[in-house]
Amino acid sequence: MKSDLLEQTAVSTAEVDDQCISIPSPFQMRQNLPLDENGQATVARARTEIGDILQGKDSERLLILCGPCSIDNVNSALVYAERFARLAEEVLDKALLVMRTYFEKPRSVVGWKGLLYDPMTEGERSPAAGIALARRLLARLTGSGVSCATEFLNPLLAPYLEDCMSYGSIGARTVESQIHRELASRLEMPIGLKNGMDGGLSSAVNAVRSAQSSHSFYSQDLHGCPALVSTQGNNGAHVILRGGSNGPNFDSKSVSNAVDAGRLLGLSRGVVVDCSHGNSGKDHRKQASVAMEVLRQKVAGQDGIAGIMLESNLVAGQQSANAGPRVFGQSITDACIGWKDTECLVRELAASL
Ligand SMILES: O=C[C@H](O)[C@H](O)COP(=O)(O)O
Ligand SMILES: C=C(OP(=O)(O)O)C(=O)O
Repeated sequence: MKSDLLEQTAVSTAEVDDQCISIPSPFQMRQNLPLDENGQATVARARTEIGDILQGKDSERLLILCGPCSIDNVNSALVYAERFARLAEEVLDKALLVMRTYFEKPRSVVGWKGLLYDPMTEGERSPAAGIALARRLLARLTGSGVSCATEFLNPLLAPYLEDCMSYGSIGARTVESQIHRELASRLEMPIGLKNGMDGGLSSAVNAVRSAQSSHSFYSQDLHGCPALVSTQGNNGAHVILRGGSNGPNFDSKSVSNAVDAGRLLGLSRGVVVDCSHGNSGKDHRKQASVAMEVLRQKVAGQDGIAGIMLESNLVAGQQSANAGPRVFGQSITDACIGWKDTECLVRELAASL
């Protein structure tokens, strides 16, 4: 019995060794690709400003999390960011624009898992190159004043990018995971916790409660060594309504239920509405009407709404990642609204506030 076990262990260790590629630690990556002073200031300022919106200290402005479903091409992300920065400046008094820079994608089954895994979209062969590319892009964006948001999916990857992010989310597929709730409680930025895949509110509310709490949990330090981490809890944890298999949840009753649940947890403006995903039935053309309905509720007096999320890219729609030459600036994951429509929508939202 004992020798069998040893034999099996020896075999599996050999397999693991064959299948492992060492990558630099988060500490090394941060040292090699640091944020400059402007970048650090952008991150810090946006974290505070988002926190002020969530706590109701800034009751004037709407948080707008807007950008590609996923970053698959850094050049198109740079072009997008340039336009985004101009728009953000234009609507500054009415809205705080934070760019979606999503480098990991949770898949319903399988598919491209994001730039961190497969930076050239040609197979998962050089993941560390993806991390370095993402950091380079984030250093450029934050250095030029664009604040960034992402979904934190693999907890081991968070330390590679979290210092560049002003806002984070935990997605519908992982919001019930204790490991992700612990991560959310550690992260030093506002974190939106999405409702689960069925569209029910309770998974998000339970996740907010957990993320607000202190935890001790097993993780790694910045050098990649196993570590027991202690957290104080995240007071910027809040709900993102994204709809689900039971239908959308951006109607006034669903929003007010979420606002009330948030208030019981001490959040005065604790709700962000994702206008895409389950709230648009993944039809990008519906995002604008979802956003306008949320705005209507806000203008009618629903002051618990902190913000909205939009999936937007240079070119509207979606294309396959593997079907020949690609359209520059069009999503290879979920369909997005195009830049012209994004600009019109954000201007319209700002004008109505
Ligand atoms: O936001 C992106 C997608 O909705 C998510 O990654 C799931 O995509 P999939 O259902 O195509 O795998
Ligand atoms: C995957 C995402 O969202 P959700 O978790 O709501 O599906 C996303 O926002 O990219």
